[in-house]
Amino acid sequence: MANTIYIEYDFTVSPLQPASDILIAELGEAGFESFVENETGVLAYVQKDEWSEKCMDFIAILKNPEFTFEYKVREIEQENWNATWERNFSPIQVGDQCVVRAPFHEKPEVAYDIVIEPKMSFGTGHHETTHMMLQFVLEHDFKEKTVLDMGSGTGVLAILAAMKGAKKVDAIDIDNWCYLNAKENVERNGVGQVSVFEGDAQLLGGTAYDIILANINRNILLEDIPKYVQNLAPNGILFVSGFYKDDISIISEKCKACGLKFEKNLQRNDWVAVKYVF
Ligand SMILES: C[S@@+](CC[C@H](N)C(=O)[O-])C[C@H]1O[C@@H](n2cnc3c(N)ncnc32)[C@H](O)[C@@H]1O
Repeated sequence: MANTIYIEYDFTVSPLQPASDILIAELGEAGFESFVENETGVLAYVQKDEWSEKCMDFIAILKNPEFTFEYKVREIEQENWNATWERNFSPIQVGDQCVVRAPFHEKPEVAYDIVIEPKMSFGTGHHETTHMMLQFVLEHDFKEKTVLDMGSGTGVLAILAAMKGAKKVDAIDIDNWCYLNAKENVERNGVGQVSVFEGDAQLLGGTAYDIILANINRNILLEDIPKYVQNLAPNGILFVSGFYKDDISIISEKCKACGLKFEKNLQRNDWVAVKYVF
């Protein structure tokens, strides 16, 4: 099978924060699929055959008068991604018990050692939203729980939930590449109680999950929270992220209309993760 061709934009931004976060959020909306943050800015990727259709408008983003953005563009084949990612990825420590790392990093002495090869999928712990969702998973009791990880990316949240004793974890992602990558990562971490599916909230039907994790984005959450809640057990917990602090009120309203109560939120830079309970 031919390798997929991606377009890589290598952005140099100033100041690094919050310009990198703004760029990632805007490019995500424009259709870019994957991002790597580095010391000078952001590498952003989009599949070549979807590029012209999805991303024609993104240049407007670069006209923000408060930041400077410069970029270089090149085509890369999927197999070259490994080189890019090995160059940019360092282990991430979450709390004192959890490290997310690549197979080529040294094994740390922690309770939860998660080995991820993200390739083109989102979810290494570098992004604020992943970091906070991992923090929530670390803080909560997952023993014998049934769990849904919606928008699972690399599968990192599902893997930690399983390591913390969940008895069944369903990980769902709409993107074929994430689906394949999460399956690989689940196998690599030996967490047999995680099943990975390709799709979205339409796949849900019947399971009453004790805990649902959904780190996606504001608009998908606003649309799909009612479907998640239909699949949440009495006394269940919903953890969501993928949006900014200014969006907490609109997400909370949607949750309230579905019978959920706001319990707490975490914040890193302007990103938040929120816990709701039934
Ligand atoms: C922000 S990433 C989160 C990945 C990972 N869970 C983490 O915390 O790092 C969002 C993921 O949601 C997936 N996604 C986007 N829309 C979706 C939808 N409607 N249903 C399921 N997954 C979706 C994307 O492919 C992407 O992998």
